[in-house]
Amino acid sequence: MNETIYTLEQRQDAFARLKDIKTELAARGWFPATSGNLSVRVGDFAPDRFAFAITSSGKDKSKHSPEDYLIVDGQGRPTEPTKLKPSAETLIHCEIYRLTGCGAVFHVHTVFNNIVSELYADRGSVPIERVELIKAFNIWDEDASIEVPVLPNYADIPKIAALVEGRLNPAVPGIVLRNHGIYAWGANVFEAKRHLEAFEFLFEYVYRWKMIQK
Ligand SMILES: CSCCC(=O)C(=O)COP(=O)(O)O
Ligand SMILES: [Zn+2]
Repeated sequence: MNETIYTLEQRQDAFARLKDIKTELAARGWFPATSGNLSVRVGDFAPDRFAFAITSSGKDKSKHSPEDYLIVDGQGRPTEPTKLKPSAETLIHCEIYRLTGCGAVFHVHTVFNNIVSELYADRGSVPIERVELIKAFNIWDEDASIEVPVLPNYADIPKIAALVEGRLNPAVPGIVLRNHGIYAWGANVFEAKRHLEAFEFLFEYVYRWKMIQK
């Protein structure tokens, strides 16, 4: 990126919003063992030209430090000279922004998202049927059903990122990596958080419902 496409104020605002959401999600225990990463877009969006603030790699997300966030471009490269490393999973965020034009992407590892991804790995998606909270995704049909894509958890992140375009369903703002965690996104922090909370509720429902069917 040759030219900065965000202002200093937008940069600081994005870092502040990441700090707030990180604090909230950490309080739920959604970042065990330094897992998880969060990003918020800064400035305008075009599929070939955008930037976002993202968590630095390997940090304890329940703590705060001046080294928690940096800005990267649409290819995941830092836009400013820095010794910080962006999240190891930055390229997945890049693909989600490029394909959806969204404003925020949140990734967490939880026991329920891991278990349901494993339960439905062979199917390739987690089915969720007739639960009211599907409406959190702005799907208002009575008795709606959705399928949340499950992608393989390759060690090679670019290999996962390359699969995102073929699996992402624009009506369903989330993808799950098998036995790894969920990426949920939205137009802004408020919507991405609502989507993430809905997925986690629904995954717990799917798991518990399956257990009582046995
Ligand atoms: C210790 S969890 C393994 C890496 C991971 O899946 C994750 O979400 C955190 O990686 P990051 O580089 O964003 O800290
Ligand atoms: Zn992860």
